[in-house]
Amino acid sequence: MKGIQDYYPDHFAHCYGCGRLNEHGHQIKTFWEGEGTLTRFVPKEYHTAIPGFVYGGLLASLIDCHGTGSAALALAKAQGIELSETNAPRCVTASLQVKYLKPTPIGGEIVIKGKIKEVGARKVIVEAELFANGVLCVVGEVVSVLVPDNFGL
Ligand SMILES: CCCCCCCCCCCCCCCC(=O)SCCNC(=O)CCNC(=O)[C@H](O)C(C)(C)COP(=O)(O)OP(=O)(O)OC[C@H]1O[C@@H](n2cnc3c(N)ncnc32)[C@H](O)[C@@H]1OP(=O)(O)O
Repeated sequence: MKGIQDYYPDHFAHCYGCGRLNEHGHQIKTFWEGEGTLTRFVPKEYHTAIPGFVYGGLLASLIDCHGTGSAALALAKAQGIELSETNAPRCVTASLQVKYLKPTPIGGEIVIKGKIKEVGARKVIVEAELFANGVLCVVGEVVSVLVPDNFGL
């Protein structure tokens, strides 16, 4: 099954967290699940913070790209865009907030669930909950903005 990231235009598909064309990156995939969004990821042993637990920077990165992916899904839905080939809207992160509630164990699948809190013409706010073995370990909020034509200039 394709994630929203499979529909990004090629020149927007190199992100370390979610770019399908970045062979060194995490290549996460984000989908609708009911009214919410879903991303799954299995950390490797080398993603260690304290032995046995996942590095927090990786968890922030997963929430970041889950947020931009969820934002793209929400914008596509709000704007009536039928996803095909590489026509997905592309967002960048304006703000990322992360709270680590519990250490996140390595050794299983991480599930990130997203809730679309606000959708505007360009800005989307997504709340994220990150679970390991069914236990809520991290929560976050991502403000994403549709990439402006003059991005980085
Ligand atoms: C030919 C090939 C060329 C390719 C070339 C492009 C490549 C594109 C690749 C993308 C790849 C993605 C990668 C994935 C995720 C990352 O990792 S992205 C990397 C980290 N993020 C960044 O580098 C973003 C840096 N920041 C920026 O570029 C600009 O500040 C932004 C975020 C685009 C916003 O600038 P802007 O479009 O001028 O926004 P602006 O109109 O002022 O505000 C729009 C709305 O956002 C809100 N907002 C703006 N900033 C913030 C903020 N920091 N906090 C909260 N709200 C904010 C505003 O209040 C406003 O809200 P509303 O009034 O609509 O309610």
